Amino acid sequence: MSDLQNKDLQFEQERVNFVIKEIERKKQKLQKNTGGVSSDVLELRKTFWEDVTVNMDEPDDVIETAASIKQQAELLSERERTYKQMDKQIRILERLKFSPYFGRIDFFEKGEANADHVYLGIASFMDEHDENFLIYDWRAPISSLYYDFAPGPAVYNTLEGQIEGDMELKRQFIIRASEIKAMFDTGVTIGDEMLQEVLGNNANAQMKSIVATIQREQNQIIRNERSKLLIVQGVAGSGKTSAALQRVAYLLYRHRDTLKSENIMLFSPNPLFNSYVSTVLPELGEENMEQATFMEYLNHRIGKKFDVEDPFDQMEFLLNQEDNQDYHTRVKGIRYKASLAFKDIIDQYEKDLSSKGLLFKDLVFRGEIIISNEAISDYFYSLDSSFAIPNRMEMVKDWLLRELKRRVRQERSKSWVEEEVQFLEKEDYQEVYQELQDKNRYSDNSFDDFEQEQKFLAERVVKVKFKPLFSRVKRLNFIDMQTLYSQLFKKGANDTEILLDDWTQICLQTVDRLENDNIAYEDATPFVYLQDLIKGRKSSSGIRHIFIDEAQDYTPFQFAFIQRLFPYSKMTLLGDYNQAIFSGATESPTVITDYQEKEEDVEKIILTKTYRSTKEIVDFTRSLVEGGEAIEPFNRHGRKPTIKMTQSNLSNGLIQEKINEFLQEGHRTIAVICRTAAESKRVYAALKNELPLHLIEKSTIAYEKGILVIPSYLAKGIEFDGVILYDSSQYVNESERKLFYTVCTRAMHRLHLFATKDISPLMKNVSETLYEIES
Ligand SMILES: Nc1ncnc2c1ncn2[C@@H]1O[C@H](COP(=O)(O)OP(=O)(O)OP(=O)(O)O)[C@@H](O)[C@H]1O
Repeated sequence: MSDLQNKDLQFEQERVNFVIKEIERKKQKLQKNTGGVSSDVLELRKTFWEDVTVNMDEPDDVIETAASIKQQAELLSERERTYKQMDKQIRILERLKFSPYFGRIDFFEKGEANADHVYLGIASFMDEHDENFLIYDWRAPISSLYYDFAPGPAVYNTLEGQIEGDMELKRQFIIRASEIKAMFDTGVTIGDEMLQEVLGNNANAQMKSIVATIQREQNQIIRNERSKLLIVQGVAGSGKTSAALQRVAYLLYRHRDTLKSENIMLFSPNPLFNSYVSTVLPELGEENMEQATFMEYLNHRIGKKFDVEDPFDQMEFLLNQEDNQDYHTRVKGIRYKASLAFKDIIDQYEKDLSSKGLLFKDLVFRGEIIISNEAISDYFYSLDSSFAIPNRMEMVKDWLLRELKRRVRQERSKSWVEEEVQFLEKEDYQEVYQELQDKNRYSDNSFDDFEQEQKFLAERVVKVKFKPLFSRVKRLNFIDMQTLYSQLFKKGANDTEILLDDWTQICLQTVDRLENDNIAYEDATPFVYLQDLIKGRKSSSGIRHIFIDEAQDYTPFQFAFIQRLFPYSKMTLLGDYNQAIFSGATESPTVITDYQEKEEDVEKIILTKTYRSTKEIVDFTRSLVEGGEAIEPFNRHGRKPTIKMTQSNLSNGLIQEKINEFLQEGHRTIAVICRTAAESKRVYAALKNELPLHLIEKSTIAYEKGILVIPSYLAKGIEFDGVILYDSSQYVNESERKLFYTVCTRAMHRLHLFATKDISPLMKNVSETLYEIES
């Protein structure tokens, strides 16, 4: 290190020391205040009822009591909010104390006398007098300079307009436990020493924040404000998920007065992924957004009556059942049901149903049909047909509820009720007695009182029995959705408008499955969509921004459905068509490949640089896919992918040996990726006594560092230090190319392929210089 560099380092360390002292001072002050608020909260909770005037004598007193409780509750929740806020600030200060900032820029604004020294960290921090920023939040407008420019002329946008100037210095720091561990000045080309440092590390069981090294093109995604729909096509490892999470943090900061974490929703590919990304936002001082898999949403909407196939089981079918004679029909069905053309068919179906064809279920009470499906249908079609179906359904519901109430009154005097009254519990009698007393229904005549009591008890018995019917009607479950969806295919089988090979077969297959209360994954979205058209659905207004990760796995139909659910939300879609493993298996359309950008507020950003894997691994993986030459690796080196040919069945000893080799090289997260769940189970069973293994299944919700055995399609979105592909010879069909590419791109530092037969034909275009064959 030169003298100058030494002096710089000393200067910066002194500044770090100073800033940390300030942070500590502020933290102590805040802790003192928090203590006060915390004891306020405790005290308020303890004395809640003492400070409330409770008086229920007169109606006026009741109103006064309610007001007094409300006032006290508001005071308590205001104090609790303040406490939570202060606690959050303390946690941020603790993080800043550990690592106050990661970057510095000196910016000479046009027309100013001096350059501003801007230090960037995960949150803003001001000096003692609250006058100057000692740290700028990475999301502040001026901070974008750090991500968008190298030293030289630079501009940034503020609400007041564009600010021009010259960036004189751009410096990056790695500060840990208050000490500068590394410091890099970047020249005209944006330096990547820091990135080298970060990317060279081991994989984690949890995703990391990339705040210190966000790249310019990623910053365009993070700070995008213009588009209602932002579509990101990014190659494997280009930082799509990372950028999405940073974008959530950015939006929460930028709209902090109006947008809360519960207004943001992330659709993630599997339950495991939720835990994988769960620490990024807290690391940045923000709360996690809402997270769900699309399947969870569908299950919630379809209810428990049906057994709904999930995408993983569908994938297992596609990987295992090629010899099954229904396979090709099903594949065609999957492809068709993914399309907007099928959505149009359902839209047309709904239009037809407006004038005839809706199906209802009888309302049955004690084995007797009390309102027949025909009667419901007649009532429905007697209503003004200019009302939309859901509006008419509401009217039918009101009518049915009235009818049921009438029926309850009639039923009270029936003999079965009298019998049941005799079997009532003592508590029921007591409650009825109390009820009558409250209503002052007792007379002086004990005979009348007995009559009254019997009447009340009978009513009670009947109401309990009718309850399930009432709730069915309230939930509109008098509509026969199952047969209605099925009817589309029964009708469709004879439909000459659908010019699709095997259409009749597809229809038969679908009807057959539905009759067994089973819904295939490709039918789940169309089913819920039709249900929404018939029953009506209020859009979820609380969600203002939707993120869809692994968006290539969503069909155009599914995306149109999501858009309909959240018509007022902005959306960010992140995907990679080369990893469209589900649609790859069936050649179905996906939203990433087939979305027509018609509207002005739709923007598409393409990421071609990849950061996850070493250059050697990327050189190999990119030759697996068409157009792969456009994928740009980051200049980080490692060993070429290795392939080991084995004669017959792959021996457990060989896998064990390879895992040990990876461990010795210092890798901590190693995945043995198998093609299917069954294969994963076999490998796990064979090796679990030899090595500390974790088996990952579709229901696994969290995973730890270590050695994992995982089926191919569950490894999406995640990364490992080393990947061992169990048997690459099994990936033979073109339909598995994307799956093969996806699993190979999970490796950060080492990739090893076993091959029990020949080298996979999918590697036909991979030059032999790009891998090593191990003897
Ligand atoms: N700007 C960056 N600075 C540091 N690390 C980065 C950056 N961008 C991406 N990475 C790292 O690259 C790896 C891949 O990122 P990420 O998982 O977000 O990519 P992806 O595009 O979602 O990948 P895939 O589609 O393959 O699942 C992660 O380890 C991430 O931390």
